[in-house]
Amino acid sequence: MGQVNLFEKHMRKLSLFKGNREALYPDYLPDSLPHREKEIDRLAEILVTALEGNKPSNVLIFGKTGTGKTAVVRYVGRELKRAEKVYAKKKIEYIYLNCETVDTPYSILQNLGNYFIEDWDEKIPFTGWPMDKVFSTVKERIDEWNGIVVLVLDEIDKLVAKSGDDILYQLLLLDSEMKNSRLSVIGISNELKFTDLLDPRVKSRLGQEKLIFSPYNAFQLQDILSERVKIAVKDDAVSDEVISICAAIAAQEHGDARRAIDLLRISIEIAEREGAEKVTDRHVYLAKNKIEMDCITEAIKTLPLHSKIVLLGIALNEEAGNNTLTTGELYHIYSTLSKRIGASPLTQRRVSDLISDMDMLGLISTKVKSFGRYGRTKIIELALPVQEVKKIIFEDEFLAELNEVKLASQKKLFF
Ligand SMILES: Nc1ncnc2c1ncn2[C@@H]1O[C@H](COP(=O)(O)OP(=O)(O)OP(=O)(O)O)[C@@H](O)[C@H]1O
Repeated sequence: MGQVNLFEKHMRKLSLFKGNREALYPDYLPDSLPHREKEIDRLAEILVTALEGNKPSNVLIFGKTGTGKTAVVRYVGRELKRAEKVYAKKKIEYIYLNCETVDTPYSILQNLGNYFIEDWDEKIPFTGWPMDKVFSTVKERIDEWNGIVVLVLDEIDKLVAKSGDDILYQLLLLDSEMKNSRLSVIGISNELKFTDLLDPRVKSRLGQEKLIFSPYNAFQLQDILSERVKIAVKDDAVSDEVISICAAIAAQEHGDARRAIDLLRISIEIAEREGAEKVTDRHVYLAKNKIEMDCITEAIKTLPLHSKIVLLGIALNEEAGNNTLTTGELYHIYSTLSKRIGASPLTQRRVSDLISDMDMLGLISTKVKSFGRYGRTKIIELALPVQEVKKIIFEDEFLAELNEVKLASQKKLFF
């Protein structure tokens, strides 16, 4: 027998994807966006002004996550740049910034300005300049360039929540103070209500045009998935039935196209790993489970320390084989564990809040159960298997020393 290479067992026996696996990743921008024709057309109608050499109206786009806001804006931007070559009376720059990463007034202006500064020595540094110097440099450079700038601020609500609306006011001012160039802003937000946080003048000037994207229904998601499947997956590997299950699941969960696409891709990957020739509904349910588990794992990792201690208390109780746990007992376990790592325990009331928060996040479930004349008590259970939960909790260096702690059936802690 020849020596088996480490990678051989991991090699896919059968790939269900055609060459273009990227078509099932969220960043892929397809050539058409089914069920967003109206929104695309409306945005093009607004932005055509840029081709005529004038400033388009500012636009605010609202819609829940995965409703195609970013995809539509990127799509229209791509088309605008194509049209620029043929029709534009002035130069056009279409700039996309995501305010989740570019999240301060300084960095917005710095990123914007540096598009118009070619010489590396003259670029605006990441930090250090006074704001008025950044503002005047950006204004000067864009004005010298002499064209129309369309600035997309994705997740603009996060920017405003973090830094207020001053930067939006500055961008509007920048536009009004330039002589040769113009600047339009397209803001994208998941939150309809974020404009309540804006100064009325900023609000009315920024929201000259508003577009609202509604969630997709199951039929629309089917069309979106079918298009992607044609590009990315081998013929017959994914049936219409599988597509409709993925679409139905994602439609139930807020009509999110990203969720539908992820679900389908993970189903295909699971089928591939099994060596299956086709994706079946079983693969879709396994994928659904995997995504839910991954979400829970991620949520546990990012919990504050004291919530993790409470969660560990619940895990130890389950591990000891106890099938009930009252909030009072849990508080006792929690306090002991906290003291053990040198943290002062929170009040019982705060801990009750932490338990409710974790219940809401779906990390635990709490049920009130009646025990006849013994009264009622709360049963607290984990959403993931105990060992999984413990593994994630002990990744936290502050809690690693509790690794050996066990709970006896009488809910007494043993170290
Ligand atoms: N109509 C559509 N046709 C094809 N793909 C789509 C369509 N709508 C959305 N998608 C795809 O779904 C994924 C999510 O879409 P997108 O990022 O545009 O959503 P979003 O509304 O900007 O969400 P978020 O607010 O979370 O950023 C992307 O991969 C996108 O290409």
